[in-house]
Amino acid sequence: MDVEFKDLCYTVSPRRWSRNGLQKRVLKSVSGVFKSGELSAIMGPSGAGKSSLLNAVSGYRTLGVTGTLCTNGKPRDNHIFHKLSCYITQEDLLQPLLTAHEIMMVAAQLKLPSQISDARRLSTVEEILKNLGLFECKNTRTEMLSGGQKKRLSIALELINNPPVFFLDEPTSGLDDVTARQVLQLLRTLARQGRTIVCTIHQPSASLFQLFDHAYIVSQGLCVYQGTTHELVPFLSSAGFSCPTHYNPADFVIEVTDGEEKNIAVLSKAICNGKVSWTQTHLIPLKTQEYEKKNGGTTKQTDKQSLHFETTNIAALTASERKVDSSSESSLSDVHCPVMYRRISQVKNVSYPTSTWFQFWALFKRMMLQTSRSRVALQLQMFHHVACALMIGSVTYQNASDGNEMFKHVKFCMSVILFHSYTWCIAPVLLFPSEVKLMKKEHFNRWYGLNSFYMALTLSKIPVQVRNKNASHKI
Ligand SMILES: Nc1ncnc2c1ncn2[C@@H]1O[C@H](COP(=O)(O)OP(=O)(O)OP(=O)(O)O)[C@@H](O)[C@H]1O
Repeated sequence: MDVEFKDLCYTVSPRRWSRNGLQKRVLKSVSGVFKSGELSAIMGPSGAGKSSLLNAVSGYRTLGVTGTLCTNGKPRDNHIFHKLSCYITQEDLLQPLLTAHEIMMVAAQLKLPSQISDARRLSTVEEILKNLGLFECKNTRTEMLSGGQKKRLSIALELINNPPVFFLDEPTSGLDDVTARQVLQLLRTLARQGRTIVCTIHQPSASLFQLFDHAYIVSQGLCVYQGTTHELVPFLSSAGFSCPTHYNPADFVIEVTDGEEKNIAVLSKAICNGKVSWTQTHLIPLKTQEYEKKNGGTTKQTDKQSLHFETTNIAALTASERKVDSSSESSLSDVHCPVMYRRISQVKNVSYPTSTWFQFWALFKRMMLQTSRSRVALQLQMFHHVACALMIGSVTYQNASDGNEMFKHVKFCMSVILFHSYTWCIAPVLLFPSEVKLMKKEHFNRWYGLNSFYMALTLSKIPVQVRNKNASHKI
């Protein structure tokens, strides 16, 4: 699935209480295309708008975003696109206290249709773990995994339902060069199988940069290059910026564009702010094998003369140049129309692969398993209840032994009721911030709805509350 965007703007509105009431334009009418079968990098200096672009194109951020978004040349239906894409955050948001195999099985329960048998789920999970080199550590708890393993596990979780489009925010951040290379090679393999893989990357080394097929470079919210990675140097030369020999082109382009408004304007104009793409040939995304078969076993090296500045307007590409669309989108109109973004929480008709009750049950089991393994949290809660019981007990000790002292009875009852209702209500509220990032990612990737999550979160705390209350009552 090719993902195209045209005249994409992202504006940040000032907070109501902010003294600086100016709007900030983070993305300034940029256009571009990420093709299937390619590993694409969104690069640029710090604060250039890489994450904002990724979030806007993926739909992870919708507020303040305007422009046209298309998939396979047709206006994008956000409901359908949501089903076909996934977003992997920079942080490795993995459920703590569970093993790699356990979280994969929960993901398989939530992401695969409920009709699928457990045996089939198990075989899918094991196959993915084997393919991603995680089978040996399948019984290791997620917090014990190495950085590279965590990143591969994050990818493995989303691979379960095999979406054709992957968006990854800085997948190599915090990884050493060798591990980063392994992760990018894995993404490249996934792209070669026909997927569209888009990731932001800050400043890759020359060897990592070569692993990408396509680069989209932004600076100060403008597109300064779009095209194949190995054509970046010729493009820069054509615009008057000669990259020294043996210099990393990725470093060079960032040096040229970092804060240099004049250079940014020249490059952005040369690439029409992303409306054109600098390529060797019409790079038609194909699986490696097919591509290599067609080119006699090796990747075809096009000679210098065939290089040309492809001035095709992305929005005007003919339908034949694009891959055949999936049946689900065939009903959409061919007319390009502005996408009306909506907040994800406002999208009413999001459908999930499983029913609300099925989601609730899978999440409830996962949370119960985590609770039972979280000994420190259990001990802390127990301590809290015992300490409160002692405090209330000492304040009211031998008060109101006489039945005439009704107010003292009332005070005691009120303090006990308040303590119980407060601890009962506050547990999910206190826990929510720690869970919210993970929940946001899983909810965005259509694992489950918010109702089932909140129900499971609240009900999974009951056994602990009851146990602690029994203990404090005894005291
Ligand atoms: N919600 C927001 N409110 C205010 N400013 C924002 C918001 N989102 C993004 N920005 C600003 O937009 C600019 C681009 O941010 P973005 O996170 O996209 O940059 P980046 O290229 O990913 O940077 P880095 O590589 O350092 O992560 C920054 O100056 C940032 O401060």
